Amino acid sequence: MTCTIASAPGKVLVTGGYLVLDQQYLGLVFGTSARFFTVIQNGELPNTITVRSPQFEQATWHYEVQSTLSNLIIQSSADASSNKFVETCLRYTLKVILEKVGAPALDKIAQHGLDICIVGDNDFYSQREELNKLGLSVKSATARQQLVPFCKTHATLATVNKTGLGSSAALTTSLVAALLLHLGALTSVESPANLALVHNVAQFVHCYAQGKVGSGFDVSSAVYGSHRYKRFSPDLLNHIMKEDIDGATLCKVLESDNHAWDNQVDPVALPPHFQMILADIDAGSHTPTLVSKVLKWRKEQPVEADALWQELGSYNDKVAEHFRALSSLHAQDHQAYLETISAAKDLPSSEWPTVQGAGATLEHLIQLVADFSKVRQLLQKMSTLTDVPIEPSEQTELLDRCMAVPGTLMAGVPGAGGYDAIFCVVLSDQAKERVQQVWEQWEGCNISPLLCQADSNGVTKVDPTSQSGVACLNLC
Ligand SMILES: Nc1ncnc2c1ncn2[C@@H]1O[C@H](COP(=O)(O)OP(=O)(O)OP(=O)(O)O)[C@@H](O)[C@H]1O
Ligand SMILES: C[C@@](O)(CCOP(=O)(O)O)CC(=O)O
Repeated sequence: MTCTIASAPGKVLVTGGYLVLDQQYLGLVFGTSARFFTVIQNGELPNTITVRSPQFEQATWHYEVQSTLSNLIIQSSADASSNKFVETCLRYTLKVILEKVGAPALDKIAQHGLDICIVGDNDFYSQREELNKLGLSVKSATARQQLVPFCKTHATLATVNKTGLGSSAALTTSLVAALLLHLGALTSVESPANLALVHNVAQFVHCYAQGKVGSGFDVSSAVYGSHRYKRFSPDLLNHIMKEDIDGATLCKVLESDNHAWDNQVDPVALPPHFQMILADIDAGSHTPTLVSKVLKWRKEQPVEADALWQELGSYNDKVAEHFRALSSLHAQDHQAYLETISAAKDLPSSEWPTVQGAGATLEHLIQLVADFSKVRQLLQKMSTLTDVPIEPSEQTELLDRCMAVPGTLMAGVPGAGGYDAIFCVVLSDQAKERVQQVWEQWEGCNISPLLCQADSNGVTKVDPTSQSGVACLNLC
């Protein structure tokens, strides 16, 4: 039996929300240990692709494929629901495959069809229904640990509550990679050229399905994991987002050697002994509304906006520079680095300046706290000026409370902000537990801790006999 599995991570945009929409500013994005998996096997009906998402209700979709040497028609059946991201993935990735490998690549589909199964880590969805069903508290991290992997959401994809980890980008990237691998357009996703092809196709599909060209940081981190991200020129995709785009033109733009792709990926990781923790907030915000209001204000107040964007951009850069410097300090002298972390992890950051015999590591920790606090002040200013709740006052109170916990370095709202989620960066397991206690006891809003961590790995081909391969095959 031929079976292909590809996997891609979720994302947390730590700095660069809104600014990263401009090529001039960089985003700092971390991949997560929470991942999507796409499993492709032979199907049962010739010329038919069946896609299933077993965690959801009404989540089986059928597509009939008609291919000629030069064209490919994908017809979706009248299923109980449709799935724009899946359908767009199939339509355009198969067009690229037909162009690159030729019709024989599609013989597999002609003979047996394809059976595709998609699963996403529990952290992509709020899981409130399953936790309630099991009589477990949504506020406790230990309760979430009791959920079986890829558990049922008791919802449809239209009604499920998502946690902001970028399910559509991780799904798109894992499905694009799995199709390219399964149908012979790629044999691995390790080389820069192969990653670039997966990236370019996934960006196109994601933008097309979304109906607009966004910054693409979410697809970029699903492909490359944690990095500093500079977006691609939107014009690259704007002119090919047409339903009847021909395969040759599409392939020419999306090829890995097309130098018009001007996105930049500069890998970065959390410095050693830093841990990122995340929580889902029950309230939720509609990101497209936040973005359109902020951009409208920026157009109306260009001078004030540019000054704010530049100042915020410079503090965002400083945060990334501290991360890099701290990782180098660890590489140079891990003993001195560890001693500083040990001294800092039991004190609130406000007391770090009192630590005796301070070296470069402590200087960077103190400055990181100061510079990230400036980032938050500027986001609060952006909230006031635009009248958009990017870091709403309720979140400010909660984040300040997290910052008071000994060993906490950063507490902020990821991405577009609002009432969706928060993240903290801490220096020890004890700090993590104490922050989670603050969340559990918080009365302002319902906070549900996620289990995933920052993880720098991007898209991967998964061995079906590995632990995660077997876990998804059991479900599919
Ligand atoms: N497990 C899944 N199986 C199939 N499709 C999925 C799955 N999870 C997400 N999707 C697709 O992604 C869409 C959600 O995309 P949308 O852009 O609304 O969310 P998002 O911005 O990625 O959300 P979040 O960042 O909160 O995860 C769904 O409607 C569906 O098309
Ligand atoms: C506001 C924005 O810069 C980030 C949105 O991030 P998130 O989906 O809230 O994690 C939009 C974008 O970059 O596409």
